[in-house]
Amino acid sequence: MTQTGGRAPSRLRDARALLDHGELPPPGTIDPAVCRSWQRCLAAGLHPGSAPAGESSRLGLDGAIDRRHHLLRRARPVMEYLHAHLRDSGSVVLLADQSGLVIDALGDAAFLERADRVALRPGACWDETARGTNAIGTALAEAAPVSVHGAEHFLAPHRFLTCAAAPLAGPDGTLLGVIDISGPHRARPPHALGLIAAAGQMIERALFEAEAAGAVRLRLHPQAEGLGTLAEGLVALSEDGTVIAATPAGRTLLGLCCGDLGRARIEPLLGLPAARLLDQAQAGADRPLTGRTRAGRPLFVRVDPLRRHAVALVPPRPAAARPSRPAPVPQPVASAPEDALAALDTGDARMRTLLDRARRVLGKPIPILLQGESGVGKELFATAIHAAGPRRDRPLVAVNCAALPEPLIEAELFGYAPGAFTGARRDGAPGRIREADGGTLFLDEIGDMPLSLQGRLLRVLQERRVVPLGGGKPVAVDFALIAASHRPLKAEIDTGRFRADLYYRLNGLTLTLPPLRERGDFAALAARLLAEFAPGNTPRLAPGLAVALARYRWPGNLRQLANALRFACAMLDPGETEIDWIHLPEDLAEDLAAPPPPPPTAGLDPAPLRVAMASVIEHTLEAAGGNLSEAARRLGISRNTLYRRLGQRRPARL
Ligand SMILES: Nc1ncnc2c1ncn2[C@@H]1O[C@H](COP(=O)(O)OP(=O)(O)OP(=O)(O)O)[C@@H](O)[C@H]1O
Repeated sequence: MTQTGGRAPSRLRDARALLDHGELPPPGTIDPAVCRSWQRCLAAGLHPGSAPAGESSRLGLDGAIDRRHHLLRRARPVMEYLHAHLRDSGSVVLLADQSGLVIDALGDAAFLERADRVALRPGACWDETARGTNAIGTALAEAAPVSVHGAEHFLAPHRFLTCAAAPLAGPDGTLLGVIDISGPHRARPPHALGLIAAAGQMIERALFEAEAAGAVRLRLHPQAEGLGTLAEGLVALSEDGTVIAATPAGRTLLGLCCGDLGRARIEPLLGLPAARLLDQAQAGADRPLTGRTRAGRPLFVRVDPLRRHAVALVPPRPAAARPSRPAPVPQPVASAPEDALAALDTGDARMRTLLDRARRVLGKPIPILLQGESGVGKELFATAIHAAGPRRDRPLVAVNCAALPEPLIEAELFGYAPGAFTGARRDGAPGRIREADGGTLFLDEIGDMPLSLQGRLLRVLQERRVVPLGGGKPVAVDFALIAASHRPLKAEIDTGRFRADLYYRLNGLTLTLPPLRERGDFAALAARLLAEFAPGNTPRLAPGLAVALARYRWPGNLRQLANALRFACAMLDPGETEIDWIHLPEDLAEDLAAPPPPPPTAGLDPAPLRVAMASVIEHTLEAAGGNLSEAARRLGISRNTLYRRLGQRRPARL
């Protein structure tokens, strides 16, 4: 990390004079990172008087937004938080991709206008070769947080700016982009570099939390007290103890480089057996373990309890009784890349993990429980599991337990003997469970099954025999079982609405499908649906609308998205190829136009940034000798804002 603030302005003036003649200042005159950047700029043939370049086309910007949709989603709440706190300093908060192309901006309207004149806005590329030394481009080139102030900018038109930026790496170590604060150099927010570095860490943690949700996750720090703070390193392990993902802090603590991810084993890095870490994850124990780095330094480790959907690591034993009649022998599934499950992979990391887990139990007697909000695609997922498995040529029998009137469920599921009840068919009915023999039984909305029937279903699942209503001999059945519910069944047990023994019979592998707002593949999903609804002449989303849709909370999930896009396709005039606001269902357009909920959004803990902000204010106040007006001036915020931050009421007179 570099800090340029302490260097005398006269030294910088002298250094600039040399630069104007194509020469570099002597070492130690200016910040080393800035000096290296000037050197790169000169080597690239730039001159301080050169005109800035690097504008992207609308199409290029849309493509970058699509590609970095996942990053945008995780970065937005942090950007909004930074913006809310720096509002009075006249700064803009920018997000750029790994090429330096700005893909999102939030800022003070007056400064945005000024910033626009130097292309500090989405669609402009700020890599060093296009715009000389600047925080975005230099942070990318240095792969470290940097601040670039006033005349440290290489090109003359940028010298009115002060900027700080931090690079953002994904959990697999890939450089994804940069977060930046830029403003007029006279209102330089102190500690901007520390703030932006903390903001960058928050985004990297949010990316990690989202992408490594199903893995065994470790939190590391050299001191036990450091666990749970922004300074801890995060590491994800596969079931065999391989390090598959890590935040930059996690990699540093373990002494790994990006290329080691997916290869390095945790045991020699931490001096702790992988099995012990996995046990700890399954037991949900909170006590930190003490490991040792390869260099022999102690490292405290807290293992996150495994999420429910990660139970596949230790699948329970299959159902006890074997069918008395030989079942059609399930064939091993060729793990063809293009199976029915692969069709559901549109690029979301969490979905990919779930699909992979589902694939591993295909053909095995392990019941699958699908959980997730309404409309996330549980039924579609169940259909794909069946179609990808060895029973694909046998029936898939779906029963919606919420849609059947209670008195009929029993007959529908278990069948009935001839004349079992008034209105019954003369020759009886086999029931849905027997219809699924040899294939897959899909019990949708199982959480809505009346308690009185849950015991009977449990018996069938244990014994794999059905006794029809009204008597008759038990009939052996063999089926793969998939159940689904939007109700969290674990919680339903606590409220007494669901039998615990049935739950444990159903959840051999629980897969919790993510809500649409948490998926990172919005653009791909939307494109796929549009292609489905308008094959041949597939429309695209207008760029502004695409961004608004991607940020929407989608309470109805994929069902709502599919309906909205189907409607929009129908609203297009012949020959029209772009879907815009006017094509949307009215209620959705109204929702989209409503102001966003206040940041930060769910899943992201703003506490570390709040602490960083409080510490910045505290230091500035101290440096200003307790003078609030002076502190506000130095912070580049209004006195009112400072009072708000301090939680004080404004005195009658200053
Ligand atoms: N991967 C997908 N790609 C495209 N469309 C999808 C996808 N998943 C779901 N959908 C759309 O969302 C609709 C709802 O999906 P589905 O019925 O599988 O959800 P669900 O989670 O079972 O909902 P509920 O809990 O309300 O029963 C589908 O009809 C389909 O239009």
